[in-house]
Amino acid sequence: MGKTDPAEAEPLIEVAGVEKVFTVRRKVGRLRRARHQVRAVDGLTFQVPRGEMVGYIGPNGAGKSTTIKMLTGILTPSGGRLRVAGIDPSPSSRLRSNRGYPSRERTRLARRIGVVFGQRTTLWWDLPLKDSYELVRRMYRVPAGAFRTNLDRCVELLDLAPLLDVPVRQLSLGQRMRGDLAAALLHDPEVLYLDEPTIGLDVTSKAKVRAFLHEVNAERGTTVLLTTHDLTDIEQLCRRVMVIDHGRLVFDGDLAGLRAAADGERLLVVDLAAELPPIEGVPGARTAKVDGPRQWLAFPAAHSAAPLVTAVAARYPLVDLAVREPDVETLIAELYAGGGAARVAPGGATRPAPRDRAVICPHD
Ligand SMILES: Nc1ncnc2c1ncn2[C@@H]1O[C@H](COP(=O)(O)OP(=O)(O)OP(=O)(O)O)[C@@H](O)[C@H]1O
Repeated sequence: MGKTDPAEAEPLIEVAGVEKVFTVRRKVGRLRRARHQVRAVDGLTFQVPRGEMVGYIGPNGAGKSTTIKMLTGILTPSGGRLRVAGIDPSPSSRLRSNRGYPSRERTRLARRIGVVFGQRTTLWWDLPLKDSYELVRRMYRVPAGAFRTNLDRCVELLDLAPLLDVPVRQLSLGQRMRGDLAAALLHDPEVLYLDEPTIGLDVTSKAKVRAFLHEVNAERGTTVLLTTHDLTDIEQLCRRVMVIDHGRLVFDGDLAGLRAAADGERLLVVDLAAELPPIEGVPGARTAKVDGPRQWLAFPAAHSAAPLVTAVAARYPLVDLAVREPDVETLIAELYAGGGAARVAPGGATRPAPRDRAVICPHD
């Protein structure tokens, strides 16, 4: 598949005023149960152009997985309009096959999307990895030539050759995730939904997964919607980040804009050659913590760490360093604490503010 110029393309994913309400039964008193409604997604509107890689972040229970499940057709929205590659992922029951099989629309959509849920596998537990891929080939009716090319590329980029004969249940979490990523791409989908693809992975596995996603997006022009709690995923992969909270979009822009809106801090962690008094005289930074030869310097999240590193290295015996991002929950708490003027939401519609706040779109 050739790379498409995102500028020329119409939105591949369109979400307009989408809602999802779950009805749950909760215990009231000792014996009674009452129906209760959970508004998981609440008037969500956004568009993703073809070829874009977008981070989709928010605190636990914000509505991220529910959004992805609606975009894949696993869940039907309670209201609003969804289109993926021009297809409604959840056509009305009138269009579904009366024998319970997916409608032709859903089959058509399944051929154009790939999904990876970090906490679950789509691979066959007892089969060697390569047999799972063969089953995927048959399910999606991938032509032999395309299958070979896609598999060879995934095996190369994800370092899968030593794992192809290993049953999935014997794979480590990181190996299984690489296996799942390959399985999701064998039928050459235009859109890839990733729900926490780096969760629980060690640093090396995370780096492999990120490098692979970067390559797939650049090489094939695959559109990627990525949910994660790891801001480094966003920093390394996505030029755009959408923040959802209580089912509503509260930010849509780049990571620098999010940091600026949140008005929070990042940490430069430095390992010195010896235990020294707190670092002083580094403009724009304050020493937040000292533990032996390791010191933590807090600096405004929207600023670059480079001048700090230069200033520290010029005056102190620097051995190692790392930049720590705040976690998603902290960033969003800071986003609320930081204030912000009412803006117009993506798509042009003025929307009510979540918890008295409006969508912050730095690029509007
Ligand atoms: N099948 C369901 N039935 C009832 N409530 C549900 C169901 N699925 C999700 N919810 C509720 O909807 C809200 C959004 O859940 P969702 O799983 O989409 O959040 P999330 O942003 O993906 O969270 P996390 O980061 O923890 O995975 C939560 O309050 C959750 O409890």
